[in-house]
Amino acid sequence: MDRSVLWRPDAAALRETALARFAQENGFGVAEYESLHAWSIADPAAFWSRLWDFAGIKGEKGSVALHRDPAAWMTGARFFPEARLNMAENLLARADAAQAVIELDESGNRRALSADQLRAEVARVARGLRAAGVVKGDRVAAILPNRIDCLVTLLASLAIGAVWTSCSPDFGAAAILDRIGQVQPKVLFAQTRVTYGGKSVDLTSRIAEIAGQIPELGALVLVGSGAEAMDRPSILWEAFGSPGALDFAPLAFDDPCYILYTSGTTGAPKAIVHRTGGVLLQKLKEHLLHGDVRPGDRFLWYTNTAWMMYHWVVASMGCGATLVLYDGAPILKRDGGYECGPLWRAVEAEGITHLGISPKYLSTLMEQGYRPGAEHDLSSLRWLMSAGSPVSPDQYDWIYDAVGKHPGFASISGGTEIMGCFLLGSPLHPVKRGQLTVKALGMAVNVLDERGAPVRGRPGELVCTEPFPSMPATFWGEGGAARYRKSYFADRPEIWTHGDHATLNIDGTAVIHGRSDCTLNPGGVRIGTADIYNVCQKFPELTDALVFGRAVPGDEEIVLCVKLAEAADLTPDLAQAIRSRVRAECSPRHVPGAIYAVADIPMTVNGKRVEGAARSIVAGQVVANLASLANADCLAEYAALSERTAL
Ligand SMILES: CC(=O)CC(=O)O
Repeated sequence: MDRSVLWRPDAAALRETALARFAQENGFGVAEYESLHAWSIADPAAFWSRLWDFAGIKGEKGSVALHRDPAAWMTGARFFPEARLNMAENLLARADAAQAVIELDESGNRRALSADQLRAEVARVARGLRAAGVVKGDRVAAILPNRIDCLVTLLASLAIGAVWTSCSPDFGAAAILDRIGQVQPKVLFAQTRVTYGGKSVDLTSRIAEIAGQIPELGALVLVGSGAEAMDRPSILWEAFGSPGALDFAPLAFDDPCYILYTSGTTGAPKAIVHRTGGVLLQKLKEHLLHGDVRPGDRFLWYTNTAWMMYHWVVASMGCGATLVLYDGAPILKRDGGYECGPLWRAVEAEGITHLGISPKYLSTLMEQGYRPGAEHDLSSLRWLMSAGSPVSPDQYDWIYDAVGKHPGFASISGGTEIMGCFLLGSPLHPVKRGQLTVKALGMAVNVLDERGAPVRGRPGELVCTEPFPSMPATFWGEGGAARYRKSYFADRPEIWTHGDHATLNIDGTAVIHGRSDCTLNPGGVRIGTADIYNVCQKFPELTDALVFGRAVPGDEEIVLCVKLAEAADLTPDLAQAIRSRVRAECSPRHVPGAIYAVADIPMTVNGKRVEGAARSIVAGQVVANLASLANADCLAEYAALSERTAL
């Protein structure tokens, strides 16, 4: 495996990082990350307590950092049981005085609020929530695009101790009701008209349908216009609440703050309840130490308001960064072609220091031959980051060729369930081609083989063996605690099994190969899907691909479905070229047994490939959670796949 170094931290800059300071304050040199990490998981009470102080958390820490329950090593652990704090207070305390938040959209509009203006907005809406009868622990829901108003609903809810939950406006009514319908919100904030990719969509009837099916709803607040067309009582955003003081409810560390959703293979999406202190501490650690976020930085992560990356980037305010929100498509269709510039224009115009994107976005830029570094002045950019799925080695090369040599790059990996990451970047480490940089501090990450033995340099199951503060409090609803334990601790009691197939390397870097429930098993050898995607990406004839296993007598064959570029054909020569390259760059075991051209690849609403849905439907099984797919219709083609002749 080629792990060539693509970037190294500058020696002087390295000493200025918070991670270097934190290491030194705790007795470790800047080159002793492995020891620092070992300490952080060997003595989690000391590590998280030092982190609380280092991050300057406002609130009462209490005298106990970690209460352990030997009978329930992970699920019974309680961090800071005596603490009192408020997340909104902590995020707003360090908000940039001049420009706390900037909102940009695909039409080129811009709006910015100072810290005082943002606080005033949060105070107004918090007062509105209180007047609507919302008390600590009540749920407040949002179906809003990534604009300042959405941020205000989040901060106002957290300020009064309510639990904030959201769905992106592009979800259908059934998908939204499957999610926020579960948690009975008292107030719903929604926008009735949204614009994406140049198309303006009227959501009035969708919002009315959703509101009508939540019996507990006390108030529907409409952002923008639309109240007149709504066939149920609603209040306009501007009229909600009243100016006044901003008070913060002191909360226990484990009091809930957010509910997020992930869809499993059966039943309704899991409604994951997250802990106030755990989320705050975890995210501040990730931004301060791993992301090197400093006061005055500007952070834009391209996300909708429901993906965990939204909550993640919002927390960068707590390090003094200006939050830059972007509403719209990151790549626009113009004059029969693609306009790839919006996010890079934002970097240049706003002096963005941290930009978050996804591998899918990188693939499109690469396909388009776009070179952001040649088109824009990106000198402000210190860190480019990516999440959502594995970043291929070629994409690492592309970044250091087409974006520039100067930014650090971090492919980060974790999940909605932990509101954080197991693997992160580091301002103290080189960036190596195709590798996630380090195990996150405080996270006892390991990879276990089929025997349950920890392994290095070989793929296995990604686990976490020690408690961490951002473990979910529970799943919402009856039997939630049992469902939570079953989801992550059924395979290994009191060891978190995340469901990722990964390799930890001896140099401390890591690779994620894909979801372990989608791991391929031809001839009994476990293979990650990412390796095959990395090869497919090199073919200009392919715009996307999907890989899954199909049972054949006594074995499993690898099925590769390819989405072809315009004017491309899946010819025997192309199929042969794909197979040869997979054999050469991966192994003979990776070579697909069957290759099909398909019209579309099933994706979640958050843009992740859904291999499991294709695998199930090809096997004649029922596909659960169709509502979580952005393009469930495309599965009809997969249902008939086995009747076609494959190449
Ligand atoms: C950080 C992540 O890994 C986010 C995700 O689950 O998509």
